[in-house]
Amino acid sequence: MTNGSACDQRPRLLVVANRLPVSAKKTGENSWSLKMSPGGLVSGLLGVTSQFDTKWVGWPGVDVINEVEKAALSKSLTEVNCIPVFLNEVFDQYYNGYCNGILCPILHHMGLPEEDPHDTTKTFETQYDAYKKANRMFLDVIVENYEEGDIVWCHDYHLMFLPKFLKEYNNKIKVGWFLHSPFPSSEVYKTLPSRSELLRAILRADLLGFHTYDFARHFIRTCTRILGVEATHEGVVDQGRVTRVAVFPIGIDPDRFIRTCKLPEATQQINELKERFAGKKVILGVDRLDPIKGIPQKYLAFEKFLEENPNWRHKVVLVQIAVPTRNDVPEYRKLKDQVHGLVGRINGRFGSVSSLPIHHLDCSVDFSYLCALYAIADVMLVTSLRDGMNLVSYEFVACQEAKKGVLVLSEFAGAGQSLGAGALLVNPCDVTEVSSAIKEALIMPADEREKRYRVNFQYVYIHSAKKWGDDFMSVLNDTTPESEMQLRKIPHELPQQDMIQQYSQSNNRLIILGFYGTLTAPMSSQTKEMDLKLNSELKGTLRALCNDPKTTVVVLSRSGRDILDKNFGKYNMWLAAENGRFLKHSNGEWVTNMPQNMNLDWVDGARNVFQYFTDRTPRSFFKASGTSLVWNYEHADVEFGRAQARDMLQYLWGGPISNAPVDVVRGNHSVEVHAIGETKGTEIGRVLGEIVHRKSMTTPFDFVFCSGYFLEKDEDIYTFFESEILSPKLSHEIRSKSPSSNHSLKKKRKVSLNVLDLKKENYFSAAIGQTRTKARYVIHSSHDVVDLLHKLAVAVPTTRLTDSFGDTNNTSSKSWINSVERKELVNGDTGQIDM
Ligand SMILES: O=P(O)(O)OC[C@H]1O[C@H](O[C@H]2O[C@H](CO)[C@@H](O)[C@H](O)[C@H]2O)[C@H](O)[C@@H](O)[C@@H]1O
Ligand SMILES: O=c1ccn([C@@H]2O[C@H](COP(=O)(O)OP(=O)(O)O)[C@@H](O)[C@H]2O)c(=O)[nH]1
Repeated sequence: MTNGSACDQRPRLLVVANRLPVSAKKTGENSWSLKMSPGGLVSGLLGVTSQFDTKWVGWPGVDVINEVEKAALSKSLTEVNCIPVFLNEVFDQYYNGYCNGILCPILHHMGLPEEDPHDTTKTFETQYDAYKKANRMFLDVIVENYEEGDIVWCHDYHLMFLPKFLKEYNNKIKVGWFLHSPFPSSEVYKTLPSRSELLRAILRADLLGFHTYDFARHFIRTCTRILGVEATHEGVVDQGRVTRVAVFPIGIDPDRFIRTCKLPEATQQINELKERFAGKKVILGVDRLDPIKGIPQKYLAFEKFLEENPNWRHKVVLVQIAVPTRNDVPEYRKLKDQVHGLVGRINGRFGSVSSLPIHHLDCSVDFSYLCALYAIADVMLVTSLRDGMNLVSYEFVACQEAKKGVLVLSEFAGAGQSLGAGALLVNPCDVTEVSSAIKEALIMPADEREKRYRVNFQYVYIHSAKKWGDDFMSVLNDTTPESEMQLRKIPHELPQQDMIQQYSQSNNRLIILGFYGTLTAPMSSQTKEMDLKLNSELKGTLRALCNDPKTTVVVLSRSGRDILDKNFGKYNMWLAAENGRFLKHSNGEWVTNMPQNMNLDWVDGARNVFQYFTDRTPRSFFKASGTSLVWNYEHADVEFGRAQARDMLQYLWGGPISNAPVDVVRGNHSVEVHAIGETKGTEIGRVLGEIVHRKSMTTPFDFVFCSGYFLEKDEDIYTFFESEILSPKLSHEIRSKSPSSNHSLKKKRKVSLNVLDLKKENYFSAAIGQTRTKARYVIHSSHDVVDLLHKLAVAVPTTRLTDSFGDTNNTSSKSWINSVERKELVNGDTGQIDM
């Protein structure tokens, strides 16, 4: 925490946490004393790497209103590289309210406290607002102090909005976020109002760190369940953006403890304590007086131990340092009373004039004394009901070189996973188990204590705070360029004005639209069984577009013929079912290009598997069309659906589709099996050829809009159009008369005409809601599609109804034929037939 020199060349790191490593106390007019802040977050961060020029941003532990005082305190803090965020009026609702009254209990599996119906000034909503506001205040201070290239590392649940705010301010800033608390099971997290907004806000970071694999797993599962995003081995993928999620168990600076234990001050304190507790075993507890720490459970277990082991009464003492914390939160105040009650009862039952079994201290102790306590303790008792890591257990191990005492450790603390091999792990809620563990620890033979200590010490020594910080920063460094790459690939939003203008100016337009997720009603209003239904808001718009003689509308869908007939039968448009295997004009008959001898032997067997899984996965459903089967579990429990999808694939590969000519596509929430090679890209050429032929079209399409919510595989449709821009290949044969002044020489001849006259300016492809796409642009949702199609429809109002084949006589067609014929005469080319 020493001040970096002006010419410091190390990269700058802004460490942002609610609490600064030092807390200020006013000592006089404009003068302040600084004292180290309590809590494991601060201890952990103090050990962090020196490879950065680190500045700390956080709350200084006091309210300061007066500007002169603010300036004086800021100046003192600058000397220790700290930058204050004065939270003043928002502090209570932000820190006591939202952070410690709402978020903290949820994260620690303690449930959402009830809202006080009588206090309308402090509701969930007002506290949430204050929370957001406080996060903005942190942002403002960062912005004031930010220098290009700074890395920002945000800490803990107090600052869940900060990654989002930082990225909105400057997307290039590398942002990491670390959670010092546990992350709960999704079932618990789900109860939090505003759960999604908070998740999305932290997902804006480049790297998210957790203490243990379990917390990271809970987080990822919560994101997939609540947000419906994808989980990969790297982390969470939302809209093509990857947020890395990784495990970084925090540690301490062990040397600092080892060193301190050997200093004269501590040695003296150790001797005094030994003398004070001579003839007795000492059990030590060091916790903030926080409901998560399980102090009442600890006392109940100790009471049971004394009850059941009268021979130990007066031979053992429990010293509990209960560091005051969050005194303005009602739950914490209640806890204090409860704990004092228990201490009184137990001391009353088992104490004597000369000896008390429990020494309970409502205060913090100085560092040297803490080390001395750790050093003389025979047993360290940690009974957290839930704890991010619990550094106290590490600190005890670091100070036990001489004594080699026993650590009794809650299995619900993060440390339970790292120090589990050397500690006696307990379920803190099981008073009997803890009481037995106390006894086991007190009577454990020296050689076993020695062995356990070695295991623990080695872990604590290697997994230091420095290693934690270095590991996090090194992954963060690697992560950001990756995320930037992903971001670079995100296409722009569809330029609607340009598109509408091109649309109005063009003479022969082609609109190709997917059905599912494009023209369907928004998900929330779909029934759970979900037969795909055209969004009713689109009906008028679609009719207007389809009836424009200059516009050809095609719905190209994986759906079967019956579904397209049902939804689009009455519009003047083209329907391409099963990805284009079947085609019809809405008022004509279906035709197919499906090979007659196509092998569909696999279909019945696959259908049985699909039925089997549908029956066993509530709210899933499947659709079968001639050449494909799709099982959809988007309305089912996502985790269960995914597990079922994995099983389903095994069944399919092991049975009906082994060696069958099929492709299997795993969608976001679906499994699809279809005849090989059938994608939108492979079929679109044939579909267009057929349409152009049946329309006897004589002018190329000079405007194309292609949009849908397509499977990755089907995005080859966009590639198809891109390659047509580069070198047009799709052509169509028409018969035309050779112009000749000599009437008798006029005869019909075949000419090959390009179907598409595409340039960068008149081709618009847009993926819906998917940012990892081959399309040029993105449209956010199917709502936006409704809006856009409506704008197109009103941009060129139609005046007459035509049939689908009614555009052959327009003037532009004539001019196109003429220009081609002219070219032909010059080149003497009779044209090729491609289709
Ligand atoms: O700042 P306070 O509100 O007074 O609380 C102190 C800290 O408590 C929590 O600490 C956690 O961080 C430790 C280090 O990662 C971890 O070992 C422990 O299990 C956690 O409870 C809180 O998460 C911090 O933000 C507070 O500063
Ligand atoms: O009087 C005390 C007793 C303990 N601690 C420190 O508080 C931290 C507690 O961290 P832990 O991870 O165990 O739990 P937290 O309080 O952060 O939830 C440890 O580093 C202790 O050294 C302190 O600052 N003052």
